[in-house]
Amino acid sequence: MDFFELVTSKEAYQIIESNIKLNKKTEQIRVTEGLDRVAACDILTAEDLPAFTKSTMDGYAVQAEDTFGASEEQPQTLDIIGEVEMGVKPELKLKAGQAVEIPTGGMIPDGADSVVMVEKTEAKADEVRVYTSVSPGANIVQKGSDIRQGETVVSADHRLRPQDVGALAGLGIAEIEVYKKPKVGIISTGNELISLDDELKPGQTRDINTYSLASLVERTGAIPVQGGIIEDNAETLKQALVELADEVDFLVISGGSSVGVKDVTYNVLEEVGTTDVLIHGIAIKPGKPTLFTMLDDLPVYGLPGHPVSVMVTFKKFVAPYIKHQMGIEDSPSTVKAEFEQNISSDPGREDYLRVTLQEGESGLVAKPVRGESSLIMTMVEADGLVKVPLAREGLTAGEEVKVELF
Ligand SMILES: Nc1nc2c(c(=O)[nH]1)N[C@H]1C(S)=C(S)[C@@H](COP(=O)(O)OP(=O)(O)OC[C@H]3O[C@@H](n4cnc5c(N)ncnc54)[C@H](O)[C@@H]3O)O[C@H]1N2
Ligand code: MOO
Repeated sequence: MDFFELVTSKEAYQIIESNIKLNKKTEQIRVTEGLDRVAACDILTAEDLPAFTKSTMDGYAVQAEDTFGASEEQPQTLDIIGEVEMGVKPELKLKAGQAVEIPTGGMIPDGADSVVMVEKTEAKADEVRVYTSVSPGANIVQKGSDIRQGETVVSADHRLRPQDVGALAGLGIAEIEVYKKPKVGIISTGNELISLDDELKPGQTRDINTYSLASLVERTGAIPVQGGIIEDNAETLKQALVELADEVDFLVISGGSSVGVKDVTYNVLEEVGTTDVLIHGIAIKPGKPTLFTMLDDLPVYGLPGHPVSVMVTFKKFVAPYIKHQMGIEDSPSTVKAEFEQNISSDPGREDYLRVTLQEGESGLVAKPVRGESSLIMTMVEADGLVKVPLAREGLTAGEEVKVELF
């Protein structure tokens, strides 16, 4: 007899997707906080970059025509009429036969159309000999040649990288509109659980899941909100859940999702949820006793308490939707590897194997880490997960697998 009504992971995704409302909230933030945030709209520049035409070399600003025919043997001599200072608009106006000393990044004075590198010149008092011919525009970067006023710096839905933050800041765009980070409530249930700083008594277990889940939430880019440890009591859990529900966009309960007498999560979700319990078991290993319901617009998950199961189910069934609300596609980084040994798995359940990766003779080799889903060290030792699909009864030594890296 099975107390669960197992759905496949594919069915679970369909159920979750058809119930979670995509509601990407936005907020204005300082560009300095923008790394890894996703632009909620196209961001346009009101300035040109560079904001003025500048020299890309140390040398002399000249009129190119004055240098035509100049060579090592036959230099052209020009009058130095002054010097450009960095960060200052030159008030000089250059005429034919004249040159102005200019540093890299200096503003090109009116009348000049090119720069001769200092190495190709020789200055004596207020004259400079030019030993090369330059064409108009040589060693100059034009105003707006990086980006012009009114153009798009980054498009909507783009996740900001360091270069994007630099470009926006360089254009004086101090405030940007991005998708808001969802808040994810985390409740750990279990009479046996104690907090990190409590003294461990016989029979008690230190809380792991609050901390691994909060770290996973941060990894997705969202904000963890800790609901603490709640005893295995329906009333207490209900109260904690309802309190937290008001301030979060997702709610995750760890533990109590199975069918023991003290496993109250199902009953609480059934009572509190505004839909039925929509998922009551998924055909995966680890993670079978996974629960899902909605409380109005709030997705509420009951994840299995074993420390491996809670992490795997979070990564598979919670993280992608949190990312979605932030405009981020869930694309875990993966590598291909050769599976090291034959391994069997239950048909009818999708299996997530923890594996280590080692450099082999012809590429990476994935080796399974043996051990139950109750053992957190199997995750600590592992480098990633390998999926054994529902229809397969195992993997064979030498076959190519895709490893989802942690
Ligand atoms: N008769 C059955 N028993 C179990 C089944 C089943 O199908 N039939 N499924 C097993 C599977 S698979 C899993 S996974 C667990 C999930 O159980 P619960 O979600 O009810 O989790 P708990 O019973 O609360 O805890 C299980 C285990 O994990 C420890 N735990 C829980 N929370 C934490 C935490 N925050 N930090 C560290 N460790 C935690 C807890 O102490 C237990 O040892 O059910 C199986 N049973
Ligand atoms: O889901 Mo249990 O996670 O198979 O250990």
